[in-house]
Amino acid sequence: MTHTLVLLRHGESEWNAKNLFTGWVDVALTEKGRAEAVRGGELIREAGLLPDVVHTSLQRRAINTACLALDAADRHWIPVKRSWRLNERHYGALQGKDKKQTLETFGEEQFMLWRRSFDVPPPPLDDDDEWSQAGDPRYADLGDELPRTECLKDVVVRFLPWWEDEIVPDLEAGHTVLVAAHGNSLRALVKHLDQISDEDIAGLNIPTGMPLVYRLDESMRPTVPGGEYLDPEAAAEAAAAVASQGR
Ligand SMILES: O=C(O)[C@H](O)COP(=O)(O)O
Repeated sequence: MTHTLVLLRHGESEWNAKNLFTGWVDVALTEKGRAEAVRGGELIREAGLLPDVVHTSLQRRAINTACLALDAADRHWIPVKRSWRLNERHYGALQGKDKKQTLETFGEEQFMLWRRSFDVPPPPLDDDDEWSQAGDPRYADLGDELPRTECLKDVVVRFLPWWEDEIVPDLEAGHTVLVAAHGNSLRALVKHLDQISDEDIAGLNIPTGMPLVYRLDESMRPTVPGGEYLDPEAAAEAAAAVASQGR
């Protein structure tokens, strides 16, 4: 018996459209992003992959993508589980900065270290910065755990407890699980599922609004490495666009 897991990165956000590093800043979807979410839900419905439960972050671009996609699949009524552990990577002092300007200022090597290395976080964000999450009531329970910056390794560390304790039990119960999250929180999960090396994960980009389906065996290993995008051509094109951001 296989388990079915559907991953969905949120649709285009207002800051994706402006080419700004976003991280934990809680920006809205654009019209295009909303349409991508609806299309994602239609693809899920057409493939007969009706989710029984959805896991999302605490950020509106993922929450609203889940709502729009599930509505399009007529599954708007299923249970929702939310956690900060599914949030986008905290982008530290880069939050609110233009990706192209950052590349021009710091150069290709530093830009790519911050953006795609496994274990080099950007400089931390000051608590009094306008894009800080210190004092945001939704993170009040985190206390000292509230990140001020994160690398992908940090995201793996905070995502995996949610995977083990919340998502795996839902899969083992026979539920089709939708995870509506973010580019880098999904990269963290895919790294774990496909056991991608710390070096190779740099080359993996997840496009907005494109459902990615994993069938998992008893040991929660993918039966098809890398999973399967429901619209592979569009996903490949959109992933290439993510890869070239800032250029
Ligand atoms: O937080 C962001 O800026 C994006 O959601 C992900 O950005 P990246 O593809 O540059 O890591």
